[in-house]
Amino acid sequence: MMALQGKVAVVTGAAQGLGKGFAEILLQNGAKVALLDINEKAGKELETQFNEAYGADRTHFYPVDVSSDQQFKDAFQKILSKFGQVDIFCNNAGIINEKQWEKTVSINLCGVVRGTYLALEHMKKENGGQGGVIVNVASLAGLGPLAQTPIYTATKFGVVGFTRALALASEVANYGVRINAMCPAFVRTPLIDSFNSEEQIGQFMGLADFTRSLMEKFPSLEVEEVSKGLLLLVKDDSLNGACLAMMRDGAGLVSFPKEIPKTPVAL
Ligand SMILES: NC(=O)c1ccc[n+]([C@@H]2O[C@H](COP(=O)([O-])OP(=O)(O)OC[C@H]3O[C@@H](n4cnc5c(N)ncnc54)[C@H](O)[C@@H]3O)[C@@H](O)[C@H]2O)c1
Ligand SMILES: CCCCC/C=C\C=C\[C@H](O)C/C=C\C/C=C\CCCC(=O)O
Repeated sequence: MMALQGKVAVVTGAAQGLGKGFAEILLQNGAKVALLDINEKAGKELETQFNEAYGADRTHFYPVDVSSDQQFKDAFQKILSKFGQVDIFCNNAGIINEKQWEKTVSINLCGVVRGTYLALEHMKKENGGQGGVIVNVASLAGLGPLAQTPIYTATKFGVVGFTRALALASEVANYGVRINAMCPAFVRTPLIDSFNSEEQIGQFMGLADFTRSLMEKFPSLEVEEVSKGLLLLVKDDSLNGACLAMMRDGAGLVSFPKEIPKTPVAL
C-alpha cells in the first residue's frame, strides 16, 4: 500500500464537485495537493479553506484550462518549483456540452492526455523519475452509452481506452508508473443538472426522460463515496490498468474479456 504522507498530488477540476472531494481525501491522508481549475475565484477560496483546515502551505491553487497545452505546462513547472515533485496526478476536469462538442473533446479527452503525458514524463523511471500513480476520471458512460450525450460518452470511452493502453505500455516498458481509471455512475455535483440545459444538450434535449429513468436505475452517489474509490486506486500498489466502476449498490473492478466476445455471422 502506498503511504500518502509527504507525497505531492495534482488534481484538475478541483474547485468543486468530485475534484474538491478528491483533493480533500488526499489532504486528509497526508498528501500536499496542487489544485488546478479554470474557475479562479472558487479555486482561490478553496486554497484558503484547505490551508486553514489542513495546515499552511498544504495546498496551492493554479488557474489552468486543461484544453491549453501552455497553461498546463506552465502550471506543472510552477508546481515542481513549489513542491519539488509530483507523485499522484488525478485528471478529473470534465464538462458536458454536446453543442460545443469539439470543446468537450478537448477538455474531457485531450485534457486527460495532456495531464497524463506531463505527469508521465516527470514520473517515469527511465527519465530519472521516482514513479507514481495517475488516476483518470471517466464515467460509467465510458463503459456503456448515455444516449443524451454521444460526445461525452465518446470522450469517456476514450479515457478508458487511453488509460488501459498506457497502463499496458507502462507494464511492458517498466515505467514504474501505475495508471488507473474511475467509472462512477451519477454523482451529486453541479454537473448533474446538465440534462435540463438546452445550452449543453442541444438536439438531445428530447431524451431527458430517458436519462431520468437511467438515473432511477443508477441512483446518485455522494462525492465522499466516490472519493474513497480514488483513494483505493491511488494506494493499492497492485492496481495498474484498473477501471473502478462505482454504483450506489457497490463498487467493483471491471473485468475486460481477454478475447472479443462475438456472435458469428455469415459474410
Ligand atoms: N457528476 C457526475 O455524475 C459524474 C459521474 C461520473 C463521472 N463524472 C466525471 O467527474 C469529473 C468531475 O465532474 P463533476 O461532477 O465534479 O463536475 P463539476 O461540474 O461539479 O466540476 C467540474 C470542475 O471542472 C472545472 N473545469 C471545467 N472545465 C475546465 C477546464 N477546461 N480546465 C480546468 N478545469 C475545468 C470546473 O470549473 C469545475 O470546478 C468529470 O470528468 C465528469 O465527467 C461525473
Ligand atoms: C445530459 C445527461 C447528463 C445528466 C447527468 C449528468 C452528469 C452525469 C455524468 C456521468 O458521467 C454519467 C454517469 C453515468 C451514466 C450512466 C449510465 C451509462 C450507461 C451504463 C450502462 O449501460 O452500463
